[in-house]
Formats: sequence, structure tokens, C-alpha cells
Amino acid sequence: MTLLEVQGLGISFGGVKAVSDVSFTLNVGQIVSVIGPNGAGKTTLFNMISGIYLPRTGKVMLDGEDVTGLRPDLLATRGLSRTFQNLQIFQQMSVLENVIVGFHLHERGAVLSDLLGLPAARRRSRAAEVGARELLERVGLSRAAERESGALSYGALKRLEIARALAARPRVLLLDEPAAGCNAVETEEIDRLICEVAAEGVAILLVEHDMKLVMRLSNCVVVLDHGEKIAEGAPAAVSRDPRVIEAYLGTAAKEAADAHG
Ligand SMILES: Nc1ncnc2c1ncn2[C@@H]1O[C@H](COP(=O)(O)OP(=O)(O)OP(=O)(O)O)[C@@H](O)[C@H]1O
Repeated sequence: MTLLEVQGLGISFGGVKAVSDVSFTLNVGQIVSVIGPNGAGKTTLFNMISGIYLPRTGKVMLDGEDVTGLRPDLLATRGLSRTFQNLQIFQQMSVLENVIVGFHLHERGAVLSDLLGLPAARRRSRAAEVGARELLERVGLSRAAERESGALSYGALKRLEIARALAARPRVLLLDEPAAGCNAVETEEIDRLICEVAAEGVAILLVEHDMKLVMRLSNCVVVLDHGEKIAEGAPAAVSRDPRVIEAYLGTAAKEAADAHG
């Protein structure tokens, strides 16, 4: 069953096309990765899907409904959550509190009653704490629940961000470079976590530079170059595609040339 359908998305900045006419679908429990050289448009595409940028062309359909340009918090209430390439964790808050924030983010109207300390708010807070502790267990951080988040290792912070996104009980989860900056052990933990979440039926859209991770996890890979989709398909087929090889080699060759002045 299709959960997310991206139809002809496009956007320009200052007349330069950052993303142009990109379409693909994401089904229940599927892991689709978006790859491409630096500047290919991956993050911009994510930002359009998650309501941060309003696309100039195209539509984002979630469960058959047009959600194009809907604010990120409203998208979360509809079942689409995301993580960020640069972590968006509140460093001074405890690990547990960061996940509790995730629970409250998708409850519309909760803020006022929470501020007033109404009984419903107290019940909700207790439920959020129980749920947050379960999620921390799930991502292997239960022993760190009371620690200040800023004291966590980078890999643990990445898992904390995934736990917080899961608190909104998403059906579609967008992960922006979940393994960036992680060592091999941390990457393996992220890998396992992503597989588990997908096995529960969550559809996952992944932007990731770690090709081993992408090739191992993905059911389908979408390749962008200069904002356009140049290939789409099973990981093995995509990695053999001459256009994909050329796009990557082109970038590598340019970087080498730049490095040599
Ligand atoms: N807010 C913005 N204003 C102007 N240009 C932008 C903006 N966001 C992205 N761009 C441009 O759009 C293009 C695509 O950038 P984007 O960050 O989406 O690429 P990317 O594939 O995510 O790259 P990376 O792998 O380096 O993260 C680039 O040319 C970038 O400079």
C-alpha cells in the first residue's frame, strides 16, 4: 500500500533549479533511499516533503491526501515525522525529556492544558513518560534516561533523535543522514534500529552518504543529480547504472581537480 507519493516536486532558489520534477512512491514497511552527489538536492527534497519548503511545482500525497506545504507539526499529527542532518536535540534537557517533547509535539491543543496543569494534562504527561521510557529501551538508551543529552556520544544522540521522531507514532519516517559522523559500531546500531522500525510497518525515507548502509537497507534507491532524478530501482541495479556511475565519478573528478587548484 502506498503511504507517501511524491509527484513532480520542484523548487528554485534565485532562479537556479535545486530540485526539478522528482516523483517516487513509498509503501508500508518499505525503505527508500535518496542518494546523489553533494548539492544534488537531497536535503531540499526532504525539506519540501516535510513542510519546511513550499514546492514551486508538484504535490506531496500522504495516504491519498494532498499535504503539500503543510507545516511540519501538522504533518506529524498526520503521521509523517523526520530527523535532521544537524541534530535538533535540546542539549540541556535530559534524554527522557527530549523524547517526551516528541510526544507533545504531535498533540494539538496540549500546550495550554499542560501549562494550566489540568488533570488531562497530568494524565498525558504520565502516559508520555511511560511511552518515552519504552522508546528509550527500544533504541538502547534506557540507562541514560536521566542524563543530560549534551553528555551523550554522537551515535547515541542520533538514536535519541530517532526515538523522539518515533514518539509521534509516524507511519512515514524521514531520516536525514542518520549515520553521518557515526563510527562502525554506531552505524550498525542505527542500521538495526532502522530495520526494526521498518519491520513494524513504518515507511522509511532515507538520505544517507554511507553507501554500504544504503545498499544493505534499501528496497529501492532514488538517485538525484543536479536536482533531477537520474535513476530509480533496486540497489544492485542502480549501482550498475552508467548514469549513476558517471554522476559520482564526475563529482569525484571535480573534487580532485579542485583539490589540485
Ligand atoms: N535555502 C537555500 N537557498 C539557496 N540555495 C539553496 C538553499 N538550499 C539549497 N540550496 C541549493 O540547492 C542545491 C541543492 O542543495 P541540497 O542541500 O539540497 O543538496 P544535497 O544533495 O542535500 O547536498 P549534500 O549532500 O551536500 O547535503 C544546491 O545547489 C544548494 O546550494
